[in-house]
Amino acid sequence: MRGLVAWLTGLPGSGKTTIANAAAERLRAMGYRVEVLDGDWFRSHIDPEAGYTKEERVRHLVRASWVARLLARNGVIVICSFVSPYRDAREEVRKIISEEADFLEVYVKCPLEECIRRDPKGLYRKALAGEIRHFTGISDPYEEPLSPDLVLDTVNNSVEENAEKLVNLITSRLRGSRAS
Ligand SMILES: Nc1ncnc2c1ncn2[C@@H]1O[C@H](COP(=O)(O)OS(=O)(=O)O)[C@@H](OP(=O)(O)O)[C@H]1O
Ligand SMILES: Nc1ncnc2c1ncn2[C@@H]1O[C@H](COP(=O)(O)OP(=O)(O)O)[C@@H](O)[C@H]1O
Repeated sequence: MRGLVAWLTGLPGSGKTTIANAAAERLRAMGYRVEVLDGDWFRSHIDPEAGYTKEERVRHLVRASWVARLLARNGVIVICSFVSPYRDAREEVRKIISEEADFLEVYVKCPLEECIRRDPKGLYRKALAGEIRHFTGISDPYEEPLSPDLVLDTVNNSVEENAEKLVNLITSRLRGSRAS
């Protein structure tokens, strides 16, 4: 069975990791093989030298795409959660993965003010104090997806509602590609 990659993009604190884990849990309970590739995890275990300039982020995301592609071509459902702030880098990611697996771009949407309010890792506070350079949303850009496969609004919908939407899209896409 050909697998699939759901690529979650959004501001730090928008809810990518939380939704990825909740969706993965649901899919595993349904019997699917699932991996979550999260930016923080990937940076600490696979790409520890990666920084946050555009060039470094693109290199890091290309590496992550190849790992996702290898897993997906072996039938695994891969949920990737990376800030992935640049449109052209996300297009490159899509190109790499689509050669061997289905690809879904998922925009985890949350206004910057709410991300700053949540600030789950205290990084916005530091970035606003000028202590972190190239911080997405504060001193670095975030380019919203123009035509994502799915938008998950994390202000108006709960974690569980968004996880369910993501699971429904993934399973319907898998059914569609098996039928074709
Ligand atoms: N400068 C800067 N900009 C953005 N994010 C930063 C930065 N420094 C550290 N962090 C923390 O690292 C997480 C982003 O890693 P990613 O690999 O997802 O980023 S990227 O896709 O390469 O842009 C991101 O994690 P999430 O909050 O889970 O998105 C941040 O907590
Ligand atoms: N509807 C929601 N969806 C996702 N996260 C939410 C939602 N409402 C509140 N949160 C909270 O927002 C924070 C998002 O953090 P995280 O998932 O690490 O985001 P990201 O991976 O995008 O940086 C968590 O503390 C989570 O509990």
